[in-house]
Amino acid sequence: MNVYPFQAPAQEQPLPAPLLRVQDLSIDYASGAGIVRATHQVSFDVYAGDRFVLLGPSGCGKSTLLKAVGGFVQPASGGLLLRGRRIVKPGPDRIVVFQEFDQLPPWKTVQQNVMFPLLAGGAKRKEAGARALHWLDKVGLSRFADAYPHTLSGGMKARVAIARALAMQPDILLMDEPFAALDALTRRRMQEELQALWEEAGFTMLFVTHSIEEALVVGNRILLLSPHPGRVRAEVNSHQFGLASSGSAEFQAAAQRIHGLLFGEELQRSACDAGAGTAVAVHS
Ligand SMILES: Nc1ncnc2c1ncn2[C@@H]1O[C@H](COP(=O)(O)OP(=O)(O)OP(=O)(O)O)[C@@H](O)[C@H]1O
Repeated sequence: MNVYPFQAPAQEQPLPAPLLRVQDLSIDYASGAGIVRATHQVSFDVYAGDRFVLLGPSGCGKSTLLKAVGGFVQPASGGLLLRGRRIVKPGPDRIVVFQEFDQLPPWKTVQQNVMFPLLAGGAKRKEAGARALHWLDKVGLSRFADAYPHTLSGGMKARVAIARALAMQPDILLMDEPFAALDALTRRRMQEELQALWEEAGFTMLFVTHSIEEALVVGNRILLLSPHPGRVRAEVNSHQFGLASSGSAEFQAAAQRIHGLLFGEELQRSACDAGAGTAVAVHS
């Protein structure tokens, strides 16, 4: 792998051990037409507190990678380590938030929805209730604790799903295009709220999207994947961007560079043009 720093390197600090290590991960599906390779030898490390984004075109294996981290899909080769332990099955240390918020059981109130996995994990009812209210407050929904999901807007359902996931206090929050089904304004607001929540609660997340803008706003590091089967194209450091900078020339330039890296412009040239402090590692 070649690394292209675009600023004078800061004083070298030894990196801490990664929270999540994905190593040479290849995943196959058996289909009617034979074996489909979804991802090919993908490697990346996620550190505690990262907002790590998997970005790539439809079908490049983003959801498959997330499912593998969740323990729902087994690798054909390579491996995944969480806190140094091999991931072999789902566990409460990795909670997934999907875009289909109708996953919230409609017969349970908002609070009961958040309590449900806590109770299933062995928490006492009183403690689960208090924890649910705490996280509903964090996402601005304490007034809706007794409401039923069908009475909520899409954005509110997204917030319940996030509260439910964070109440479990997972090591890593796995988010699979969680805002993709929302209208543009609500999606933007949810990105903002997620950012504020992250600043307050300091969790680690792995976030899947095919939107370059969303990746730049939500992530501090972005892994770019090639079209099917997904291979690592590059890793981009995007900590300097947020919603406040989304209209800026620097943001637009970064989005353009990422577009070039994703959709096949010559990698070396794009990387060397990156500039503006965005460090780009190009994988060869
Ligand atoms: N259960 C499955 N059985 C067979 N093939 C599958 C299965 N799930 C995914 N695939 C294939 O694996 C590849 C990667 O799919 P995946 O859903 O992970 O991609 P993605 O990048 O998340 O796409 P999108 O952005 O459209 O959701 C695709 O070619 C897809 O058709």
